[in-house]
Order: sequence, then C-alpha cells, then structure tokens
Amino acid sequence: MPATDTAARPDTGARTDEAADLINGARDRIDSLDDRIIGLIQERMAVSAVIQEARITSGGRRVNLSREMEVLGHYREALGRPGTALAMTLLELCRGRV
Ligand SMILES: C=C(O[C@@H]1C=C(C(=O)O)C=C[C@H]1O)C(=O)O
Repeated sequence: MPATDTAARPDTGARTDEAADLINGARDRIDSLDDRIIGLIQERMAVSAVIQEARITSGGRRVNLSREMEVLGHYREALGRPGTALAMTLLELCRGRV
C-alpha cells in the first residue's frame, strides 16, 4: 500500500518507529491475505450456486444437511470451535439462511 494510504489508517499503537514499521508492513500482508480470502469465498459461492441450481433443477432441495455436517466437521477439525462458526457463516453466504 502506498505511504499516502498508510497515513489514513488507524494508528498502530506502537511506541517506536521500528515497531510501527513492522506493524504497517504486516498490516499490508493482512490486507492482501484478506483480499485473497474474500476472492476465494466469492469463488466458493459461485461453485456452491452451481451445485444448488443443478440439484433444484433436478427436482431436489437446495440444502443438503449431511454434506453441511461434513463441511462443518472439516472446519472444526482444522480450526476448533471457532471453525464451526466460520463454516456456518460460509454456508449462509453460499446458500442463504435456512
Ligand atoms: C454445495 C452444496 O449445496 C449446499 C451448499 C453447501 C456448501 O456451500 O458447502 C453444502 C451443502 C448444501 O446445503 C452441496 O450439496 O455440495
């Protein structure tokens, strides 16, 4: 991110220039990671929509609970309890509220 944008950011809270530089650099990396995560979520939404439309067009239901349990378990095993909450949010983004 250019230096002009850095000035508009929230303060780092650091007490030294060295720490502030480190924090600003790491924040740039986090912003870049967040952009990639958002892009992956949007890609997941599009793939999920293809599956849901195919199932509905074939006469089935939008939601498949056994598959959702598998997805929730995958995230819980990788990330613990907050992983379950994250997966629930992802499922809501992908198939709406049930
Ligand atoms: C994508 C599917 O359809 C729905 C959406 C899911 C998802 O986004 O992971 C999982 C199960 C279904 O409720 C699927 O059945 O795989």
